[in-house]
Amino acid sequence: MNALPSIKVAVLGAGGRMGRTVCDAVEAAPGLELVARLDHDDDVAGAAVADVAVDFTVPSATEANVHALVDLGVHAVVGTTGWDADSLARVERRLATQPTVGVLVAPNFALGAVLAMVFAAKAARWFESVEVVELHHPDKVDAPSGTARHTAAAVARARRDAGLGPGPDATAQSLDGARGAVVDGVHVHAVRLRGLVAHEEILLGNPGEQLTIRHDSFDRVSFMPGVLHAVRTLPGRPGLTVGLENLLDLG
Ligand SMILES: NC(=O)C1=CN([C@@H]2O[C@H](COP(=O)(O)OP(=O)(O)OC[C@H]3O[C@@H](n4cnc5c(N)ncnc54)[C@H](O)[C@@H]3O)[C@@H](O)[C@H]2O)C=CC1
Ligand SMILES: O=C(O)C1=N[C@H](C(=O)O)C[C@H](O)C1
Repeated sequence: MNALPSIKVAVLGAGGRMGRTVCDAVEAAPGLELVARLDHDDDVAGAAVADVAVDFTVPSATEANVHALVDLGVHAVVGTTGWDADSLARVERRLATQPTVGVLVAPNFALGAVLAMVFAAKAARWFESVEVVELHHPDKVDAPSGTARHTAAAVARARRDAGLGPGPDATAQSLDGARGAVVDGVHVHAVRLRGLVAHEEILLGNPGEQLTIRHDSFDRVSFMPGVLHAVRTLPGRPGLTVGLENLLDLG
């Protein structure tokens, strides 16, 4: 009996912290074959030999990479942050020219981080106050994190759907930044500290009680099961998907 052909994988940003970890994970994964390691000075066309490309590059480069991958007919699993509604809409339009190609943009591939966000969105309508704190290593170039933005957006959506307004806040006088950034009405605070990897807390408050949902990535291997699951799933899922939660059958 013939074994199924392996899925050929290219990694963009292969020299970076996440890219190196992804290359190791793909090489160790049954049914996957690492066929290209590309970084800053390489032409994205080098990914044409792959079925799926994984992009962990920089916010300023990822959208152009994804457009090039779509044009090559290569599925794209994208972990790089920096996406917004406009850049996602541009990719969706590009995908219309390649109806069999799939793109997943996911700000976090750690299963626990995705679940923390889903749980927070479920809980959000039952609390007066919700704020998000993200804590990362100080080499991170963007703030707040893509995960915190995605979490805040999901929390805000859940509160809007439940007819809730903004959380209570009597602040009338403050230093710039003291209340964090505001994403869809939800306050998001970013900590950068040597020794950290990637951490997030969603704080939910009611009179007399607090629920804290916390996730910690202590090592970049935490992202690998989600990345490998996406690489295996995406070839059967054309079009644009935003968020790994959509590939986890969470009901
Ligand atoms: N979705 C997720 O689960 C996770 C997402 N991230 C995100 O992934 C991105 C990368 O993070 P790190 O690996 O920590 O960064 P890093 O700075 O260690 O690596 C980025 C790599 O991309 C390369 N690069 C820059 N421009 C490029 C281009 N045009 N084409 C190909 N390669 C290019 C750089 O030379 C570098 O090797 C960040 O946006 C980060 O927020 C990080 C961890 C988990
Ligand atoms: O830069 C990082 O390290 C991380 N980036 C992603 C984000 O911005 O959410 C995911 C994770 O938090 C690690």
